[in-house]
Amino acid sequence: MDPILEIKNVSLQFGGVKALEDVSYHINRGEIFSLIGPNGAGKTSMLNCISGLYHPTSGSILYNGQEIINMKPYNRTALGIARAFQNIALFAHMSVLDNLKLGRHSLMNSGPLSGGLYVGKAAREEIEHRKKVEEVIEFLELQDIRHIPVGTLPYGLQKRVEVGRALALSPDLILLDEPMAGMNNAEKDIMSHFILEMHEVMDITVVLIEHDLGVVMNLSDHIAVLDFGRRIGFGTPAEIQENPDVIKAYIGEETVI
Ligand SMILES: Nc1ncnc2c1ncn2[C@@H]1O[C@H](COP(=O)(O)OP(=O)(O)OP(=O)(O)O)[C@@H](O)[C@H]1O
Repeated sequence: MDPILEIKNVSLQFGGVKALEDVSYHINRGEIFSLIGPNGAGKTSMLNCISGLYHPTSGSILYNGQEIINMKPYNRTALGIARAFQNIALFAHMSVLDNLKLGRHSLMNSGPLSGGLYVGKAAREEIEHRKKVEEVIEFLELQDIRHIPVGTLPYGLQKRVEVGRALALSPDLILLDEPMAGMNNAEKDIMSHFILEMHEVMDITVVLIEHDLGVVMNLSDHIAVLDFGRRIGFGTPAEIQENPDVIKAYIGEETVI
């Protein structure tokens, strides 16, 4: 076991709502890990705690053994944690290329002023920046749409660019919040292929929130199941499929696991 992320007894409360209650699990380096659970179970809240948008009421989050619970989101990005959002967080009027370049902005050290003063350093950074963005464009097969405004693209492609924005940050750990929501089966197959490639070719650890349990069972090495903010299952897809608490939680949704 080589955990990249350890979630220890994390709780999160909004007034009277316990979004997360004493949740613990770990994610191994290089695996595809899924977080599943019925609507309102606390999945997005958990990703928000990992990326730093929410601050847990109690508990601990270790990334490569380092406590990150009090760290600002941009510092977590610099450590190698990137996030693609459920509701696409792109600039609709800007091109695919510009959105990906902007995605990397937080990693740039030389701002506009230093860019003017230290041409060499800024120029080197710009070259590195472009190289990474071109790599992502090639990897996600976005070449033909690189100059098209994101807002005019079909939804499935916008989701792919949203994943690309996170990938452009060169993460070690990528958090994907429902990257296949609203997609047809063919589009889901394409996204599944990219997720597998991220894991196999780029060696990125993937955390996936996904409602399509077929996709989850096919892709995941391990799964954690949340229900009403509590962890009710944690294990391999085969273990999760046989977990009576998980089956019970999903019967309410008329879903066959
Ligand atoms: N910012 C917030 N303020 C108040 N309550 C919140 C906030 N964010 C989440 N919650 C509550 O926390 C609980 C868990 O919500 P969360 O969005 O994490 O669930 P989820 O499993 O991602 O759901 P879904 O599958 O529908 O996206 C819900 O009761 C939700 O209303």
